[in-house]
Amino acid sequence: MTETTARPARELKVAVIGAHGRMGSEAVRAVEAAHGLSLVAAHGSGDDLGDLGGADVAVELTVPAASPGNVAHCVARGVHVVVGTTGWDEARLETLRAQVADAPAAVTGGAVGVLIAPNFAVGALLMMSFAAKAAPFFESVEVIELHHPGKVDAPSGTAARTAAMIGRARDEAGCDAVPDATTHDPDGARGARVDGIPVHSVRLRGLTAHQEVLLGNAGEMLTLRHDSFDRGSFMPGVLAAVRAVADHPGVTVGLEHYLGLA
Ligand SMILES: NC(=O)C1=CN([C@@H]2O[C@H](COP(=O)(O)OP(=O)(O)OC[C@H]3O[C@@H](n4cnc5c(N)ncnc54)[C@H](OP(=O)(O)O)[C@@H]3O)[C@@H](O)[C@H]2O)C=CC1
Ligand SMILES: O=C(O)C1=N[C@H](C(=O)O)C[C@H](O)C1
Repeated sequence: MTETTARPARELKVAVIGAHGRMGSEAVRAVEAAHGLSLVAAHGSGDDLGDLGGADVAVELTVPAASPGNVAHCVARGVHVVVGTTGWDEARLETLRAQVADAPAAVTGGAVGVLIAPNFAVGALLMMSFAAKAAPFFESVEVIELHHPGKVDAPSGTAARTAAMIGRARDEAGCDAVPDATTHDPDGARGARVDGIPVHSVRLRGLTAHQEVLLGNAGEMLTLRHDSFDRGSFMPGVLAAVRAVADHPGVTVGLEHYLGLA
């Protein structure tokens, strides 16, 4: 019998941007502990990103104001990027697609890949997908997102994406607008409207990241709820994205596209 020795693939070199934040520090620990990955840079605010420590892949977990600049820096150097930071509206995505189209070849070979991931938790991805599937079957849909009070953006990226997915599913199915007789709301008590869907943001000490989608018909209600009780819930998704991003050239929105959940 011939004995074969499997040659280990080269370790993937990973930089974390926003490394001292709540998510970034968790991502640093996850990358350090992961088989086949090696942490080559951990950048905080004010650090010069430079050559990102020679990274193949950068994980970007900062703030909406800084994220587009950081991602552009990586793309211009052929470094793949996994982005968890929120605030990626259609205008920002358009600019990013143009930057990626003009980018040099990736340091790993082939074309650069960027993943914009509003949520890395598998349960949240499923909740969003179930909500989009259910939404055309109900007259009313509202999204309630609940987070820790240190969160700087509202509504959450997950809620905005959920509302967009629900809005698209309802448009495609020819649904009417959600019913709402409100004509007087001086304090904005009915929440924000994202793609026609009311979205409500709660900030409460003790919470991490939670979302409910309420779907109503006459005489019935379906509630879909997801809870991230700690940031460890995001790390399997972060690591899966780091390992897969080089195989997905161009800009992808939503980790579900890497996991076969789309
Ligand atoms: N996709 C997902 O599953 C998840 C996404 N998020 C998102 O990730 C982002 C980060 O969240 P969170 O970790 O809680 O936030 P934090 O405020 O804890 O961390 C943000 C970090 O980014 C740093 N920072 C700011 N600007 C820059 C810059 N230009 N370059 C490098 N670092 C910078 C900050 O440093 P300093 O404090 O020195 O300014 C801070 O350490 C948010 O947009 C959040 O919504 C969060 C959880 C899950
Ligand atoms: O800031 C957070 O904490 C989170 N941000 C992301 C969002 O805005 O959707 C993902 C998750 O909800 C946690």
